[in-house]
Amino acid sequence: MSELLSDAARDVMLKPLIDNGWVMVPDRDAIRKTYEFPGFVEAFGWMTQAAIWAEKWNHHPEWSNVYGRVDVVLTTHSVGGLSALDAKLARKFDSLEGAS
Ligand SMILES: C[C@H](O)[C@H](O)[C@H]1CNC2=NC(N)=NC(=O)C2=N1
Repeated sequence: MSELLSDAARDVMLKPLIDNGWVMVPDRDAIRKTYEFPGFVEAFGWMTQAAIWAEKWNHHPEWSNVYGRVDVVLTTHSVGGLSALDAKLARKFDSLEGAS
């Protein structure tokens, strides 16, 4: 069962993500990042890898894709805000081939 991140956990878990291009979404307890790829094939290839991890961990992004751009928002719907699963998925997404 997920729970909302405590203030202390936010300092530890969100700081490295913010340093790596994630930003807080205004008026929501969520983080977002835009990934840029050379084109659609690379973007969709990254999304395919990301989708496999999301399904494996039963934690799914809100995302959209336009050609080589993928906009990702992470939050935990069941708790109404950020949980450790969002940080874990964000780290995984950043580690996938082609992500910058
Ligand atoms: C039934 C299923 O386990 C839930 O709906 C899962 C699926 N994926 C999810 N993803 C996210 N981001 N938040 C959730 O609360 C969530 N819940």
